[in-house]
Amino acid sequence: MTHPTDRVTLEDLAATVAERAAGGKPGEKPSYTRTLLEKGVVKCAQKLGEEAVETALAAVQDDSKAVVSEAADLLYHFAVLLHARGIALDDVYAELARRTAQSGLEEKAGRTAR
Ligand SMILES: N=c1c2ncn([C@@H]3O[C@H](COP(=O)(O)OP(=O)(O)OP(=O)(O)O)[C@@H](O)[C@H]3O)c2ncn1[C@@H]1O[C@H](COP(=O)(O)O)[C@@H](O)[C@H]1O
Repeated sequence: MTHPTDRVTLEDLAATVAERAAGGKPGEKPSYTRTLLEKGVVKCAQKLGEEAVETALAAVQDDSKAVVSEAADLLYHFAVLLHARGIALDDVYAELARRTAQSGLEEKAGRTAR
């Protein structure tokens, strides 16, 4: 897969994760992504949670460089977890699109009613 190295999108990450999940060449050392996926959804979820906490901590420590770095880790682990659960990015985008029809407060109220 090729993509410009100066801008990697969630779609690029999802494609890379899918590519790594499909495996490398025979005899090649398994990639970090594949190793993580082989550990299962619980491990992928744990990594996502860790990166979310690290991003939040960097934010309250007023360290913008660290926030950017942790946010990149977070987005990567988000892509891994979606893959582990077999969820397409488009499903998340469709949910976000559905919410554009209502305010954030309406969405929150609807969530407790569901
Ligand atoms: N964007 C990322 C990315 N962000 C973070 N990470 C990895 O996520 C891990 C972050 O977790 P930690 O900081 O807790 O580090 P750690 O203690 O080594 O992690 P664990 O041993 O607990 O898993 C590190 O190993 C990072 O290298 C990433 N690994 C891969 N990618 C992308 O995925 C592509 C494929 O990577 P491979 O699977 O390594 O080929 C790369 O080219 C990148 O584009």
